[in-house]
Amino acid sequence: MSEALAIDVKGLTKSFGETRVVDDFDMQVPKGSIYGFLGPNGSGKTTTIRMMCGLLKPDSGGGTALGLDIIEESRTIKSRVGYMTQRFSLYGDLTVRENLTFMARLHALKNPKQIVADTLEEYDLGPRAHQLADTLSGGWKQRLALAAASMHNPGLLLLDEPTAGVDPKARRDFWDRIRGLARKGVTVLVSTHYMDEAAQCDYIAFIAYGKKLIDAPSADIPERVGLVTWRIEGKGLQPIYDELLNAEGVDQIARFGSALHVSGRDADALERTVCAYRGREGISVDLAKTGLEEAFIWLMAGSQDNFT
Ligand SMILES: Nc1ncnc2c1ncn2[C@@H]1O[C@H](COP(=O)(O)OP(=O)(O)OP(=O)(O)O)[C@@H](O)[C@H]1O
Repeated sequence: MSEALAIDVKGLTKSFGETRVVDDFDMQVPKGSIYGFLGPNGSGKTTTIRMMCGLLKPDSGGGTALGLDIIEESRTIKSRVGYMTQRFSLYGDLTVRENLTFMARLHALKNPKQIVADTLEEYDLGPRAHQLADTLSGGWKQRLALAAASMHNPGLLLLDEPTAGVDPKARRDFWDRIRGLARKGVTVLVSTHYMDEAAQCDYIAFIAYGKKLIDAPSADIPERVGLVTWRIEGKGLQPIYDELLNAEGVDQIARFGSALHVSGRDADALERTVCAYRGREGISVDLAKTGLEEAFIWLMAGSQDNFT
């Protein structure tokens, strides 16, 4: 196994009852990277991540996480994983300090008092140390959850839709901290449905029904999907939208404020179709860069067509 890999697994397979939820899954995750997992609900993202980190035993396949065997050495891996679930999983009727002290004891940290003090300072939680966790705002709850998940210096951090329901500033602060942890060598695995979270990831794996459809640096995803996108902007776009729905070369239309992003794989046919609207009063038609959002709408629609 390469020293540079935090996770190196092959052939992971898992069924629950008769249903195969993860099928022959290979993955390599570079150390210190932020890796996003996207895909439809129930497509096996959480199950895959849990297997890769020794939290769940695969039916077949195997590999290493942090250089340790995910089956034979799962206990040791678990002690080096920080897990932040979508639901606030700390104790609402304990204070911020009590929650951190509890986690420090759970991880049997040496010198817990000092570590709690350091964590309160690092996460700017000092002024709220005596506040009950339940009374914190959403953003502060997320910050406390991240502090609790990372106070034992995990090598791997698992985040499940970490900023769902959190305001934009708190999201930005949160992701600044995550990037700081990654710079220190922590490998971060994020399961998400949110495009702004996906855009923060260095790499993205798109999973549909237990199979990996795409696994690439996030900047390369739009190109990999092979869509060309045009932007049509102006007032009164609804009739144009309706006409484009079944027009030649158009595979997908997405609304972005007062614009339509019209995408397709046949670049020439699409250009002929959209350029017919050039010159209409108040309407502009320009070639645009296909973004992550269009790429995922496309992947999501394709995976549902193929698997449902
Ligand atoms: N312990 C379990 N026992 C039985 N079925 C399970 C168990 N864990 C997960 N499943 C099922 O496996 C499938 C995949 O679940 P998983 O949570 O891995 O998907 P996901 O992609 O993370 O979904 P979501 O985006 O909704 O969080 C789902 O159909 C789920 O109901």
